[in-house]
Amino acid sequence: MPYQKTHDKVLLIHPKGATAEILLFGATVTSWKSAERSGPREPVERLFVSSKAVLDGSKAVRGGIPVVFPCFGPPEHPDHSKLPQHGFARNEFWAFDSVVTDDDAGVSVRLTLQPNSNIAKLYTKDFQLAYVVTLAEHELSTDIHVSNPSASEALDFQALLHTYIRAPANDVSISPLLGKLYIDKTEKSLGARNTLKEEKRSAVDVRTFTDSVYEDAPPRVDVSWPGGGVGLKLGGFTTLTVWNPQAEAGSKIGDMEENGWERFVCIEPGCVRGFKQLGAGETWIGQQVLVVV
Ligand SMILES: O=P(O)(O)OC[C@H]1O[C@H](O)[C@H](O)[C@@H](O)[C@@H]1O
Repeated sequence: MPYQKTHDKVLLIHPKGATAEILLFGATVTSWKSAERSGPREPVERLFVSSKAVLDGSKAVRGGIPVVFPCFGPPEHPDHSKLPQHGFARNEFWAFDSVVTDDDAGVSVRLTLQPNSNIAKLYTKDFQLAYVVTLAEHELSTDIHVSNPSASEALDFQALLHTYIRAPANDVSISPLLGKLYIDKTEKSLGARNTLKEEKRSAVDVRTFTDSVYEDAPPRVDVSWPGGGVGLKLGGFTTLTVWNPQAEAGSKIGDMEENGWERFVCIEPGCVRGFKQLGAGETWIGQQVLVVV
């Protein structure tokens, strides 16, 4: 059986040993284990989940790959005014829809989220989300599909995959971001936060508190460290956020494990500068493929 489903999660199992676990709560991928391409065949955990993460559906998961929709950060659009930080998608139970593919190359499942009575209290726009998660021997693809089922109204949204890559944070290099413009959300004043900076580093590190939203996401980003690395191939996304709170901000996060910021870097493909607008009946797809390097 290439996948197992329980009341609260879906486990994908690749014949060569890789596995992935998806909580129906938030459609949050909470584990991706894949072996190195050469050397030991033992699958290795590639995502970080805080040991203090709450996994019972009462709070967004601190780690894995939370899905952010329809706003990133505090709401700014009038349609989003009642929403919490990062919207509602990471706080809702998604439905298991179907198995998309199941062959030697990989196993793929589809989860969906539609308006419900919970969401309607906070958000009245019509929308449909589908999330397709595909596990291959050395890759994990996570594709978010946003559809606007309305016959007449446009849908304005932001979307982002908040990917917590398990990595020795103080040793990572992230590239290629040289020359890209970014917003630095660690700046104290609003003026400084709203001023674009130019990335001067060919290899970006997160040794200090980092919360940078790059415009113009590259088609591939590599996170490497001595002895390891993960690549991200991106399609459809326009921005790339790099986040590591370090002790400065991490020590204030209630569900962060002790010194947890030393064990991950968040690489977050998204569409979070301004709003993406979908016309009536349109669909947008954002694709992330995590690759063992
Ligand atoms: O604590 P959360 O709501 O999960 O947000 C965690 C972080 O998410 C993103 O990376 C944002 O850029 C950060 O500003 C934010 O602090």
